[in-house]
Amino acid sequence: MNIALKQLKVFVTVAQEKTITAAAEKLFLSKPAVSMALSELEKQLDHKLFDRNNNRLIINEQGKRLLPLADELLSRSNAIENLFDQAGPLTGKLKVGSSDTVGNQVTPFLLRDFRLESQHRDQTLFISNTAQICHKLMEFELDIGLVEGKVQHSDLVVQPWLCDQMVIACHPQHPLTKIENLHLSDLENSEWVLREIGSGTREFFLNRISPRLDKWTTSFELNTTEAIINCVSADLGITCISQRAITHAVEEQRVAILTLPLNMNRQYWLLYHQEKYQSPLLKLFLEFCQQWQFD
Ligand SMILES: O=S([O-])[O-]
Repeated sequence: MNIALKQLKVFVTVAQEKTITAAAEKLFLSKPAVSMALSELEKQLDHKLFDRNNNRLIINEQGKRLLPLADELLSRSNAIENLFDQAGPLTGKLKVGSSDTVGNQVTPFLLRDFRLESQHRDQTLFISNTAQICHKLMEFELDIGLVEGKVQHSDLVVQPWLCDQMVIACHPQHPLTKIENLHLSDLENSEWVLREIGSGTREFFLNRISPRLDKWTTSFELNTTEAIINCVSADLGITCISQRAITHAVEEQRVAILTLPLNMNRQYWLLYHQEKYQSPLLKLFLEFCQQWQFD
């Protein structure tokens, strides 16, 4: 049997993209070339790797067994290709995924410090919500996730990371700002600006705040933190958000923070696939993240 790296690359890309057309576009190959590479591989292994559903290819159990191994071989071959290109001893690309608050407020500083310490510079940062980051880790599109939503997935290693402080924020002239000794009951009948499904910030509100209110409504649902802040500043509703993310808007007096007698701590999480090949670069980055302090 003679399995080529190109076939493995095609296999991994089809697993991630789910159609031959999308995989062909990503790989700059023709559709017949992708189909042929894949069916050759399936023939050589004597197993189908995908369930076909119309044009969609959904990875099956055999494919799932192959995926971590194929990812490892491609990562090792990438390290060989870059062996003499990079300044330090660390080779390869580091693909980091972060949820919105972490990715905008924390990860850039983490990467800055990692670059300074390791001299490694070939990193990408993909920012989306927690659910999307998990999805991409499951498909081996990312090496590591740093997220704000609690994750439970048997294939992912989930470790507590940094701490965050959540706050409730509103327009500076909102009637709630006039109440002294505010209590949660004062927030009955309030209108909320929330993040989309899959977001850790939304989940915090739904787990920790909304169950303690009898009546509340969603005034707006948006998928970025900055848009949430602007909606609150436009007086479209109140929100529950990370203090890190809203500090600049508080300083600019576009929003105000409501102080409530509530525990608003939350945890960030570090995630990786349990079967992910840990190159020397990834090992070093994981250790770096685990001991890094954000000041
Ligand atoms: O981006 S979040 O809130 O998971």
